[in-house]
Amino acid sequence: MPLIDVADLTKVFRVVVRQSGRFSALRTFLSREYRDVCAVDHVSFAIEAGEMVGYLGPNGAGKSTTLKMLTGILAPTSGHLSIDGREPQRQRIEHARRIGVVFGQRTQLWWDLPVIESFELLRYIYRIPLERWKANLSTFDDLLDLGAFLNTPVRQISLGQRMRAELAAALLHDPAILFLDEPTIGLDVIARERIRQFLERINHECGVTIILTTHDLNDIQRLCRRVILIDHGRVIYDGALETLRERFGRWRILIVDLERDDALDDTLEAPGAEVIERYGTRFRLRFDRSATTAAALIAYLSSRYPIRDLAIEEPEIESVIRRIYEAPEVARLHA
Ligand SMILES: Nc1ncnc2c1ncn2[C@@H]1O[C@H](COP(=O)(O)OP(=O)(O)OP(=O)(O)O)[C@@H](O)[C@H]1O
Repeated sequence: MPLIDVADLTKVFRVVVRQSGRFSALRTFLSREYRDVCAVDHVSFAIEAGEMVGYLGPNGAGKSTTLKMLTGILAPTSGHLSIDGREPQRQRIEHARRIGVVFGQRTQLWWDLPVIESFELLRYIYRIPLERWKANLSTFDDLLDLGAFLNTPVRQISLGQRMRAELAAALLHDPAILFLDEPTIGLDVIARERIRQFLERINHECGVTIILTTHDLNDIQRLCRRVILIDHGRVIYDGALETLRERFGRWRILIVDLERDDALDDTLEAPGAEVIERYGTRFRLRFDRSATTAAALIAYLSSRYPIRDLAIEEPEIESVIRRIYEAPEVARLHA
């Protein structure tokens, strides 16, 4: 049985329809018309122990709502949810002992207390044996360099330091699963990298299963072999990041530098490719790799134009994903 087993998970929010026009607030209050918003719509997936999975989607896709159900904060409207053999909402306390949670936008630390005191409170809350707590703290200190700000109140530390403290706080009680919602949001490049290295280690070396949502696709490229994409509350892709690239990354970019542009009347002609940008003698051509090959294109171009240099670009995963969401066939990809 998978560690996390989700079948037809659905969450419907009932929201009040706001009236517009004069006295709208009063009319909204009196009429109480409701509308249902299906934030998570029959989502199913299974995650094995030790996996690190990226849970992606555009704004409002239903990522946070799914995570809230997985962590036991929200009750599902319908569907089946089992984590480590438990139902998160119904067995909240036992469930909380097995999971760690970091919501990048919120803190689980006590704002006015020095960081170390939050860690001590967590020791009592989770009843972590003292020796275990000390050992974990020392490991996290090595990996996250917490020493410099352990005695500083949370409100005075930087965002990067806070995220490091949040991660340590979420893991002090040795959870089997870590849920992360935007763990690198707002951080600079160095701070992001440090968090990524840490997540890699606790996944590889400690076997912690990790599910993370992020808007930073570098996080995903670096950390997750598997991604689940959701849109309008529904899973539209679940599989390897590489396959996602293959399946959606049809386009390639060929950059062509000509010796001089006097050989050209107007634009570069290349069957199966289109010029998408031009700066003087440099052209960016886009081609569909299912329609032609880079070799054929290069052979054609070099027989006609004085070429100085050529380069092929892989499409960025960002643009791959953007295209997924723009594609009309998205609904048909429902996996
Ligand atoms: N408590 C709530 N009451 C009513 N509607 C809600 C509530 N929480 C979320 N929604 C709606 O459910 C949908 C999914 O929201 P959710 O926050 O899960 O998306 P998300 O993928 O996490 O988005 P983002 O990336 O912007 O955080 C949205 O339409 C949102 O407006």
